[in-house]
Order: sequence, then structure tokens, then C-alpha cells
Amino acid sequence: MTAASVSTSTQEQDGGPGHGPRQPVVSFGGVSKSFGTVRAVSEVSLELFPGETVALLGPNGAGKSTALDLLLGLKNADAGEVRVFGTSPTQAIAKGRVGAMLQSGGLMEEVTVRELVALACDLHPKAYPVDQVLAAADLTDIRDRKVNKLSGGQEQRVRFAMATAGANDLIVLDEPTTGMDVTARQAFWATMRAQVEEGRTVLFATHYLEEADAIADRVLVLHRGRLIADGTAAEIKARAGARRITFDLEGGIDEQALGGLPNVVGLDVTGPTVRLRSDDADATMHAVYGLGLYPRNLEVAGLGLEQAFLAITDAATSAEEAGQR
Ligand SMILES: Nc1ncnc2c1ncn2[C@@H]1O[C@H](COP(=O)(O)OP(=O)(O)OP(=O)(O)O)[C@@H](O)[C@H]1O
Repeated sequence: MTAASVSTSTQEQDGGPGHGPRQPVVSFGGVSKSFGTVRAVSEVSLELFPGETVALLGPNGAGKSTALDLLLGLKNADAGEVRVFGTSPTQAIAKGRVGAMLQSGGLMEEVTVRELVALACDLHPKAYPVDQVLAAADLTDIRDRKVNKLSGGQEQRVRFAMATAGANDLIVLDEPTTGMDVTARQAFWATMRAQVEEGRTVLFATHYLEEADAIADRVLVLHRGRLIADGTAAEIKARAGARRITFDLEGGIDEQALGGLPNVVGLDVTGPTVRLRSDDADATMHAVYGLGLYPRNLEVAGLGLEQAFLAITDAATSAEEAGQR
């Protein structure tokens, strides 16, 4: 946030370099939560540290919102323990250390943007001046507009303003840029970066993998409630192992033969273009030439985060289904 400043940084409070081990901002120890027979969050253990920007990824229904609700004390775990700044989530929130922007929940309707944000400031133990919060969320021009007259992207900005009404050390965002256009998204992340530079920890759930790749310095992947990957975007891409090979073939394409080549873990054919995923591109290409084929426009590249995400979630699904058989 451009105008906001925090007098005591998280690092100072939690022991920066030379002040002993870093204390986690958030810790999940073997946390599980079920709804009836659905295991929404399953034995999740993780720690988040001061100043980290962490993306939480996962397919629909993977447990992201439930994990954030547990972190915010909106739901209680069936097993395991959630700690936020070494206390319970409710205590951390009561101390004004956590700001949250959630997906659901309507905004109060018959009030103006300024009135609603002022209310969030009134409720925050370490609030910033309301006009500063409005300016930082780019709401000054529409501050007198009724909340029920806003576009989806403007509503998101109001939610963001409410989440950053005071000096929080941890900001939790559930799909914060849904409904925002590209310009609004860029502006949003510029504002968030300013918050991170002030030493805050940001955890955001998203379906926009390019956003996770560009913004987060750490990526968590949930799949059917389990944490299946935790690392930098580069580590997750490397862990997916595979490389993508793209080339064009003239004449008929024998998909079965291509799919059966050594080390191929994925195949897509569109017109003359063949896209292979291989965990050993050299061996696969050797075999392509061995079939007597003449690939043109050959490209071999590492996986993007999106493809890596699909590769590791597909692998997790197959492993789980094989285990059930
Ligand atoms: N209150 C609830 N009652 C019953 N089932 C629930 C409830 N909340 C979540 N679930 C189930 O728990 C699982 C995890 O849901 P959750 O909303 O946490 O996933 P998500 O990763 O946030 O999904 P999405 O990306 O679609 O928002 C889903 O199968 C969902 O149907």
C-alpha cells in the first residue's frame, strides 16, 4: 500500500537475522477437516514465514478455501493444530495482525464505498486513516458511490480496501483478482508488492497460474485436500520433470506410435502439430527420428507453471486412483 506504513516490521517482532530462528507466521501441523464424507483438508503441515508471498493453487474443490477458513479461525480443524503468530487464529485476528479478503460474502449494500471502508477502519485495532486506505485501493474517485452499484472488479477493490484497513502483518486473499480486468489486476498486484516490501506476509489462493508464477516466491499445491507440492515456481516446474516438445509433421500422424515412444508422458495432436510431454526429451526425439519421421519447426522447452501444475495434479490423481484399486 503506497500511503500506509508500519512502524514495527514483522521481522523486528519475530526475530530478524541474528535474532535467533525465524518464527513462523502461520503453522499447520497435521491439519484435517472433513464435511461429512468429504475430506476437504487432509493432514496438511506447513509453515509460512515473514515477508513471504505465497500462492495457494489447486483444482476446483482441492480445499483452498477451507484451508484459508481454518487459518482465519472461521472453521475449526477436526485434527491437528493451526497457529498464527504463535497463537490461535482468533487471537491473532483480535490483535489486528491479520487482514483477509474472502471470495464469498456479500458487501453491505445501501452504504457508500467510503462508509463501508470507514467501518472496516473503525473495527481495526491498528487502522489507517480511511482516505489513505481508499487511495491505496484506487477507490477515491468512486468513494461516494453506493456499494450495490459497483462492477465486479470495483467490488473486489472494496474487499481489498477492507482487508488492508489497518497495519496487518499477514494478508490472506482468496482469489483476489477474480472479476478484475488486466489493468486492474496489474494495479492490484503493484499495491500488494508495496505491502510485501513493508515486510508483510501474503498468502493468496488463485486459479491464475501466470499470476502465481509472476507474484509468488513460493507456491503450495493442494489436491483433494492434500499438500502435494511446496516450493518456488521454478522448483515446481523442475519437479514436474517433463519437457514439452512441439513439432509439425507432414502427412498422416500415427498417434498411437507417438504416444508409445520412450519417456512420453503426454500427447496432443492438433492438425499437423504434435505436442509431446516427455521426461527425457533426448531419448524421445531419438526415437522420433528412429521412426523415420522428419519433424519440422521443432521446439523443446521446459514446462510452464500451468503445464507443471497439470502434470503433478494428474500424477497425484493417477497415484491415488491406483492406490484405491
Ligand atoms: N460447508 C461445506 N459443506 C460441505 N462440503 C463442503 C463445504 N465447504 C467445502 N466443502 C467441500 O470441500 C471440498 C473443498 O472445498 P473448497 O471450497 O475448500 O475447495 P477450493 O479449492 O477452494 O475450490 P474452488 O477452487 O472451487 O474454490 C469440496 O469438495 C467442497 O465441495
